[in-house]
Amino acid sequence: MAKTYNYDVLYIGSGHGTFDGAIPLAQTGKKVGVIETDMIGGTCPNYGCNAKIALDQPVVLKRALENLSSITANELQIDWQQNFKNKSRIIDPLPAMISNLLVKSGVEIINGYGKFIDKHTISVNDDIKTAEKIVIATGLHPHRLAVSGKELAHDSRDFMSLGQLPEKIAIIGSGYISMEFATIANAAGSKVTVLMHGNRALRQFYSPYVRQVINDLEKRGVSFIQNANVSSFTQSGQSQVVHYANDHELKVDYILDASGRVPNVNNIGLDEIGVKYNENGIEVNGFLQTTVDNIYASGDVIDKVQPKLTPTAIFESTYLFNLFSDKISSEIKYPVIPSVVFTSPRIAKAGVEIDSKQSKNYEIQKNDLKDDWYRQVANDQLAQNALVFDQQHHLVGVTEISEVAENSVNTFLPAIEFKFSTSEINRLVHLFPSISAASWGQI
Ligand SMILES: Cc1cc2nc3c(=O)[nH]c(=O)nc-3n(C[C@H](O)[C@H](O)[C@H](O)COP(=O)(O)OP(=O)(O)OC[C@H]3O[C@@H](n4cnc5c(N)ncnc54)[C@H](O)[C@@H]3O)c2cc1C
Ligand SMILES: NC(=O)c1ccc[n+]([C@@H]2O[C@H](COP(=O)([O-])OP(=O)(O)OC[C@H]3O[C@@H](n4cnc5c(N)ncnc54)[C@H](O)[C@@H]3O)[C@@H](O)[C@H]2O)c1
Repeated sequence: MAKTYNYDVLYIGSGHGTFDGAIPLAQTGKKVGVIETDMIGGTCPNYGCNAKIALDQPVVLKRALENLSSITANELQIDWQQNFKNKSRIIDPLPAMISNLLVKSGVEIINGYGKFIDKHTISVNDDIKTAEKIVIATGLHPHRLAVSGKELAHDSRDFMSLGQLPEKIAIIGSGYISMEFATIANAAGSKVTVLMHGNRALRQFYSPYVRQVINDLEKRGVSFIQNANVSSFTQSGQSQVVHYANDHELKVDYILDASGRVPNVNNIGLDEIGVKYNENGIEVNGFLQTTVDNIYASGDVIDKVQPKLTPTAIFESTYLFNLFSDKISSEIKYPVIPSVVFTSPRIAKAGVEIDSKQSKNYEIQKNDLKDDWYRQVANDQLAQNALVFDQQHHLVGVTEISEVAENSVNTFLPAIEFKFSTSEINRLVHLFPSISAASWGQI
């Protein structure tokens, strides 16, 4: 007789790596459980994408007004307390909203920390839960610099809980979080210093565009210290001191450690049951199956080449839903996954990169978008893109720097993913005037 379990599928973690798939799966009648030790919905809604973009909104407005300063009056000031309250108004209801969606679909939420006992059994606090299949979707946690005084530093989640904006902020690292938070804090009136690990910020993006973002932030008063080699943090009265580069000191009111994020693979019993992982995450095959056959992984916790972003996590959890409900039986085939850094201007990209090996034999078309009449309406000061075409003139990649780069790049995704021909592109009619019409005018 077949063994019976509490659940058909049990997920550890409740972020996008889980809920986008767990909801439709439960709706098919499967018995689904979700274990969560912290906030329902995980990083993105609560202390990642959504929370950050809410805090960023007045920065967008400030830049838009600045670009039109010749026809508007007065500089826009950001009231941080109100900005924080507005973010809370939008974000605080999300865990209840997502819980409601889960429960209404028939998912059972189990609050607590999940740890494997064997390949079908998880302990949650003092309880035991069994499942035929288990999905590990535990995400990442902030990396903390291993220096003396490290407890004086904060992470991005702490920053987004600040009701008062510190006057002087030191940000360690120059990746996504550093550059986005430097943009927001600078626009809201903080004196920001970015302490770089090497000499390249935002390694994931086209360096001439990154250089322009840095130049712009420098003009606005953000300082960048290359090869900072941070050695310790100390307390000095009400302030903290960052010690770096052989005896240099920087006195600030807040230290944000943005030195990366690491997979949540420890203390969940993976070694005991034989699930293999490494410093980049859990090893999976083309079915997102781990080295133990009934255990899968989804979202940021996977060791993968795709960017660890929300759209990737959604695609994976949806793939697992389709696999578990027998709608598909093939390996996961990732689509083009776009990415964007929400600086001001933004840098967004999708598909083949301009400076990649793959683009060597391709045609690269660089456009100065400022010259486009529609972009002149907003008077964007930094607006350029680079389109990559293959030998058949299919668009295979795009990178853009502009205030609206995320929307512009989104509009190109169907052409890249489905390899639209020139005649197919010519059949498309866009709303006019609109940014997407302006973007497609370049092809
Ligand atoms: C500051 C910041 C800004 C970001 N901005 C963007 C953006 O603009 N766009 C974008 O696409 N991506 C962004 N990201 C990345 C995005 O948030 C992640 O890619 C996404 O949340 C991954 O979802 P996930 O489900 O894999 O992991 P998570 O959302 O991190 O969910 C994992 C969950 O597992 C829980 N958990 C861990 N261990 C256990 C355990 N043992 N038992 C029970 N529960 C456990 C955690 O509490 C967490 O809730 C941002 C990230 C950060 C930190
Ligand atoms: N817009 C978005 O989509 C967005 C925004 C924020 C975060 N995220 C996601 O979250 C992840 C984490 O973001 P992040 O900014 O923490 O990581 P990151 O990998 O983008 O940047 C980490 C930075 O820390 C530096 N660093 C590494 N080791 C260091 C050390 N020992 N000392 C000093 N600096 C060091 C790196 O050089 C790099 O500049 C991203 O990779 C991305 O997946 C996405």
